[in-house]
Amino acid sequence: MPPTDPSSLPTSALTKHRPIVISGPSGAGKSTILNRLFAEYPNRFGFSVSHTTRAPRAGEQHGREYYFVSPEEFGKLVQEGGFVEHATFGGNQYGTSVEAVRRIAEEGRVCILDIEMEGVKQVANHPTFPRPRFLFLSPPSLEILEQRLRSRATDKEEAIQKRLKQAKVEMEFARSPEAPHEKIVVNDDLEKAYQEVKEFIVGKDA
Ligand SMILES: Nc1ncnc2c1ncn2[C@@H]1O[C@H](COP(=O)(O)OP(=O)(O)OP(=O)(O)O)[C@@H](O)[C@H]1O
Repeated sequence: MPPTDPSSLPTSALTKHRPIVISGPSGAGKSTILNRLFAEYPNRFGFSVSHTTRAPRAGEQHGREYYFVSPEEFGKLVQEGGFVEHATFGGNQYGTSVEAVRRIAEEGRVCILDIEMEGVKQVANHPTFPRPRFLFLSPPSLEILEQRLRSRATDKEEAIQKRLKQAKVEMEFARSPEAPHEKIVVNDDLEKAYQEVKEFIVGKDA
């Protein structure tokens, strides 16, 4: 039999619309930049719906804010390699499932995964999940990050100190050889940082 022409094989939605992992310290400006990108390209991107073992809050719907599952169901998915990344916060488990990310790609959208450092490592080391693209958004310095966190005024002093400590760890990791990031954008001037992120995500001619 002649060898199969690779171009005739069906392309997985996840390799055609490769998800983008964006990470960076809390306060680096991820939401600011992503909100602007989504406003400029309303139909191009999607966020996957995560799984959690926490109870739904008033008004939350299964499959909209989260997939609300039991610890047993969550554990089963972990065993099966069903999560691209998962973690425990405040006694509850949270995870991004392969299926949820695939669903976005199958709609023809690029899934944006806004995840923290441990999650980034898990995605990068997942045995079967097709490799996404990795972008790190960095503040210009810890001093400026501290100023921004203070002027954002969403955190108490203790939380700000915790975020700064974690930011240091994340910035060291991002610059280390084992980090998977293809690009580090320094969010000094917002306009410049936005253009760099946009170019990485949608390309030059978009
Ligand atoms: N280039 C910039 N110059 C000045 N301020 C900025 C810049 N980029 C973002 N900010 C401000 O810094 C603060 C933190 O930004 P943002 O909330 O987008 O960070 P984040 O990375 O999404 O944080 P978290 O992970 O905690 O959600 C906001 O008040 C935002 O307006």
